[in-house]
Amino acid sequence: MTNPPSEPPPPTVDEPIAADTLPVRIAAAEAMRRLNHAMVAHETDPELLQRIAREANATAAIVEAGARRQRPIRQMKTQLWQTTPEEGQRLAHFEECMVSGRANPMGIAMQPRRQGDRIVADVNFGAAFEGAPKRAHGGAVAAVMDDIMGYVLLLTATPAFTGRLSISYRAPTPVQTDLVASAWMDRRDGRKVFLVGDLRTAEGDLIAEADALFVAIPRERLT
Ligand SMILES: CCCCCCCC(=O)SCCNC(=O)CCNC(=O)[C@H](O)C(C)(C)COP(=O)(O)OP(=O)(O)OC[C@H]1O[C@@H](n2cnc3c(N)ncnc32)[C@H](O)[C@@H]1OP(=O)(O)O
Repeated sequence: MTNPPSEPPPPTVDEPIAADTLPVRIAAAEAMRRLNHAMVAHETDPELLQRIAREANATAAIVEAGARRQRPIRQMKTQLWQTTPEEGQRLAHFEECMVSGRANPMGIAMQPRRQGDRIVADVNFGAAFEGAPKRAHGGAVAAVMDDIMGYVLLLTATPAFTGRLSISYRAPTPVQTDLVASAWMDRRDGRKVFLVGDLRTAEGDLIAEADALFVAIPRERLT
């Protein structure tokens, strides 16, 4: 007995998002994030929820039939560390990042920029990031602080991974509210890079403080 011929594996695309498709990927991701937060924040008829499930599953099946995408490591190994961000420049280490990527359909979509020797970011936790009632989930706050600290490394072209991250939650983090995250380098000791940061309301009131140890990695070890 012979086995039936198996389906050929789908091809894999190992390229960053092409510049000409980035705007539509961002637009689709924005629309999906809006829907995600709307579903959590609003009453919805069961019929509409059934329609959402049907249409989302049908759309997912079409998307899944396309070539698989794989994030290319060479972009992180090389391009990311080659130029120092300019003052005020909007930053994105990759557009599908779950914290700061505009093209991630379930991300936080934080918007970081350089401000002197700091990174500053506008962040607004949508309804789907709620943990305790009316408060953003503490893990989402930690993710924001981890990611914004990563951007500080771009200022000194230092590839590094988070070794330790500590968060002090000083006040509730409101959802659906414009907030400001900041991070900067405290000191460096060989490969150990010590970073600090905070999350504040738009009025400047402290919400959370963060400190972290990032361990610098030679580029050839980035895998
Ligand atoms: C622009 C980019 C944005 C990126 C933002 C997002 C950042 C992330 O989320 S990164 C992902 C999360 N982190 C990870 O996946 C890291 C996982 N861990 C690892 O890969 C390794 O353990 C790693 C790289 C941290 C350290 O490994 P290694 O290179 O072998 O370090 P090693 O030689 O053991 O230690 C070097 C020094 O750092 C210290 N160290 C290493 N790891 C830690 C740790 N986890 N905690 C405290 N200290 C540590 C060691 O004690 C040593 O100190 P000393 O020189 O004084 O003896």
